[in-house]
Amino acid sequence: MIQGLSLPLFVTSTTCLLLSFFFVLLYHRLISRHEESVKYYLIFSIAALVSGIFFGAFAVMLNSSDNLTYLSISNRITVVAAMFTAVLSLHFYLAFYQYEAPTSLKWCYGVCAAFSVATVIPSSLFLDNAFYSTSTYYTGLAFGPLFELWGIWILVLAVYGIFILFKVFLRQRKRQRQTQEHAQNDSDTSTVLLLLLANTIWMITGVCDMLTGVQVVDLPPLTWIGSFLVTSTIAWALVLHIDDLYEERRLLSDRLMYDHLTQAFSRSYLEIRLTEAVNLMLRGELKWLSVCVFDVDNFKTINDQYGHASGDALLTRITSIIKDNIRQSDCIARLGGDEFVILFTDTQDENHAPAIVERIRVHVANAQFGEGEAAYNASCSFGIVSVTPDQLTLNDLPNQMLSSADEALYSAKHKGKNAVGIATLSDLS
Ligand SMILES: Nc1nc2c(ncn2[C@@H]2O[C@H](COP(=O)(O)OP(=O)(O)OP(=O)(O)O)[C@@H](O)[C@H]2O)c(=O)[nH]1
Repeated sequence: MIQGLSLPLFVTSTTCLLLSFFFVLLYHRLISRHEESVKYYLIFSIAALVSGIFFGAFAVMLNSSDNLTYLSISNRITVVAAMFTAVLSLHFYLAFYQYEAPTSLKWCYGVCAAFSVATVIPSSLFLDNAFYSTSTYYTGLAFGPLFELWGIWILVLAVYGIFILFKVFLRQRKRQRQTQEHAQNDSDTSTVLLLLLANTIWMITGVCDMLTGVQVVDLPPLTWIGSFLVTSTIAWALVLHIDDLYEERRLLSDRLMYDHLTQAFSRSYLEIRLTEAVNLMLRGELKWLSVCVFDVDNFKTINDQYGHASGDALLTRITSIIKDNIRQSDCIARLGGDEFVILFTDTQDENHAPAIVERIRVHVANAQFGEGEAAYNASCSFGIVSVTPDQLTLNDLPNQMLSSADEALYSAKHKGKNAVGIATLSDLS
């Protein structure tokens, strides 16, 4: 008959083994596919595996009150596994929160190894091969003074873990005060607080089990509750960490894709889109492709007269005017300074893109920029070139289109600015 008390232990054991399997796969994926330095995923995976063994062995132990061999083996396994779960959690905190793993960690592993050896040798000083009624709820092996020392050792590990987490909490609180990134740090400190709470519960349940062991209190086994809480909280911290990794990637690709000031696309993204458009044309999926280069007229004077911030605002406003006048499938990118490019994909004929650009030119020229006394008008000059599939034989078409549109822009500037210059197809050959 299976002891009812052992059922949650079987469940938590299975959960931990699954967590271990899942995080080792994740670790492998993150280092091989994304080259992330995430050793702590592996440490946690081992910790979850050892925890799973601990819960499983404890469950067997609860069901072995009439079989000394099973009791002896399972009891010894719980002793070793509980100890390594504690030291691996400690190792995890040091790695995850980037604390230099001190030499004391090696000593911790060393002491755990020494106690592990002691469990293998049957000795009344540590664990005897004899029944010992721990409480009315379960039976363990008779133990000696070395076992009490082991109990104190586990407590030392637990206190050390809490100490590290407390230092991490103080460090993050200090950083939070120093930086403006409140949202990010708030979530960081709440995870550490959660870990602190779980570890404290683990320690309290551990002390309760020790008191049960020496028959001071009569309680069912409780350590597993604290231990499982710690394992689940670490798993949760790692899930949040995956969120952070994803967010970092997103910010990085945003930085590569967008111009920070105007939210137009970046030069590198334009190059990708232009090459893509040429490839589409090669496959016969585009009939016309037009590129328009433009810059703000007398931008230097505007900057000098109304200030750099006003110049920045002008660039942002012009970008949004363009966005309002082009299709989502087209693209506006900032090359740098006051120079931009609009890429029109799949226009209907050679007059289509120039007509849209003319509309944009008028829109910008009629708009008012700045505010109140400092309100002013501005204009842009544009250069356009359009190609059809016939021009695809030309070498380095994307760059040729850009330099041709650039020449058309400068001819518009020379003709008095606030104008649209058009490069003819033959200019490209
Ligand atoms: N406000 C602001 N100014 C910038 C930025 N990047 C470049 N500039 C300034 O933009 C000005 C560019 O001027 P140019 O395009 O060379 O000359 P221009 O006065 O526009 O003259 P034309 O092009 O001949 O009409 C320079 O004074 C740069 O310092 C920016 O991000 N913000």
